Amino acid sequence: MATNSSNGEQPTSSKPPPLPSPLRFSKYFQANTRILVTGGAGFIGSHLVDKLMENEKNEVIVVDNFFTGSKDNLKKWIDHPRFELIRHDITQPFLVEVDKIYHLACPASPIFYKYNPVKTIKTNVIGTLNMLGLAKRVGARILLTSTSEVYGDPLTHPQPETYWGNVNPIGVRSCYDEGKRVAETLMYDYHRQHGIEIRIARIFNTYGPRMNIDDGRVVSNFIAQALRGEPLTVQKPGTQTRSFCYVSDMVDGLICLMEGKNTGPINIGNPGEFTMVELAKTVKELINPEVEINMVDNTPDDPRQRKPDITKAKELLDWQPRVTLRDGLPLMEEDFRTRLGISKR
Ligand SMILES: NC(=O)c1ccc[n+]([C@@H]2O[C@H](COP(=O)([O-])OP(=O)(O)OC[C@H]3O[C@@H](n4cnc5c(N)ncnc54)[C@H](O)[C@@H]3O)[C@@H](O)[C@H]2O)c1
Ligand SMILES: O=C(O)[C@H]1O[C@H](OP(=O)(O)OP(=O)(O)OC[C@H]2O[C@@H](n3ccc(=O)[nH]c3=O)[C@H](O)[C@@H]2O)[C@H](O)[C@@H](O)[C@@H]1O
Repeated sequence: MATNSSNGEQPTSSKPPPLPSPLRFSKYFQANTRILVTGGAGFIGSHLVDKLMENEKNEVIVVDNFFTGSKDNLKKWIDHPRFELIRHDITQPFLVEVDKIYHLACPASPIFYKYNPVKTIKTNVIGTLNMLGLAKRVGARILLTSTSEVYGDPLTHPQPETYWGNVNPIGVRSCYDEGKRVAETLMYDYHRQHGIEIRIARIFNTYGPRMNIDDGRVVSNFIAQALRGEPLTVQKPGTQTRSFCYVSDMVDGLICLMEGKNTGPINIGNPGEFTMVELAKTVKELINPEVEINMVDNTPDDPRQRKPDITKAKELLDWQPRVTLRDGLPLMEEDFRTRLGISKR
């Protein structure tokens, strides 16, 4: 399959990363690993926090402006001695002594990122600059959660990391997909110019418990609709495809990337590919066979196909997803039933 770059490897930096505080090397300094998670009150971020908190050597600091995230997602950690939650908007500078930064803050559902596109692009560009500035100042390693949307409406299928994408620079999705492309550029420029240790994950559609019920993304929409007995809204033509990754697999992939030696970008996703009609039929079969499936209008620039090539993740991170869509949907159904107060008949 044709790709735009010869081997996909980007020139990396030979500069040593900036040094953290001299105290970190002191014999009597007993501190834990301090980890900042931006956007940690959101869907993926809160699951990542749960996993990081399992390690007693980790201290986790979350910054979030609660635009799409919620304190509820982190309620079990409030008042825990190794946990701090800070309300902060990352488009403003933020200074803190940390060793690692998982940089997730950004609305991810198309409905929310299109709601205030100027704010979305500021979050991606100024927010990422602020986090890179912090990484440079304190010598932290930083991981960016980029997206498969950097491939736009892909002309290569499945998408390897070497594919440069087919993105509309002035469309209604550009605040997000072009924003993430600039964020990736900034990561590499800080790496080459200042020696910052970077990691870039290109995440493909992820689903699971704690997604906002009215998040607007397809899996949460279909599950909420099926439980409420409303028709499933398949946006036309319905033949467009996505590949859905369960959130626990995603979190494992992100941690493998952060802890490994590879800068990325690396695709993290589940290659199981479904059309939206197939997804609707599966949700109907598993959750509510009575429900109707309605075809409704789509939004502009909707990518027609998307499936990750995860060869790199398998080889370099020894990671691959384990949870199939049929196993993951019932886990999400259970969470949605609890939150909607709809018990199983
Ligand atoms: N879920 C997916 O399928 C998917 C796919 C590709 C990439 N990603 C990326 O993963 C990350 C997390 O996605 P998610 O699905 O958990 O979304 P989410 O909307 O649930 O979480 C995003 C979090 O960032 C916070 N946030 C947004 N703007 C902020 C700002 N300016 N300052 C501080 N906090 C801010 C929100 O309040 C929220 O808690 C995002 O960067 C997204 O682009 C997600
Ligand atoms: O994984 C990614 O890279 C990106 O995926 C998503 O983008 P998208 O795939 O468009 O997500 P959805 O809004 O869930 O839409 C998926 C498909 O379902 C369709 N859809 C959506 C909602 C709905 O009710 N019905 C429906 O058929 C859409 O037309 C689209 O074809 C979000 O932009 C980001 O979370 C993420 O960065």
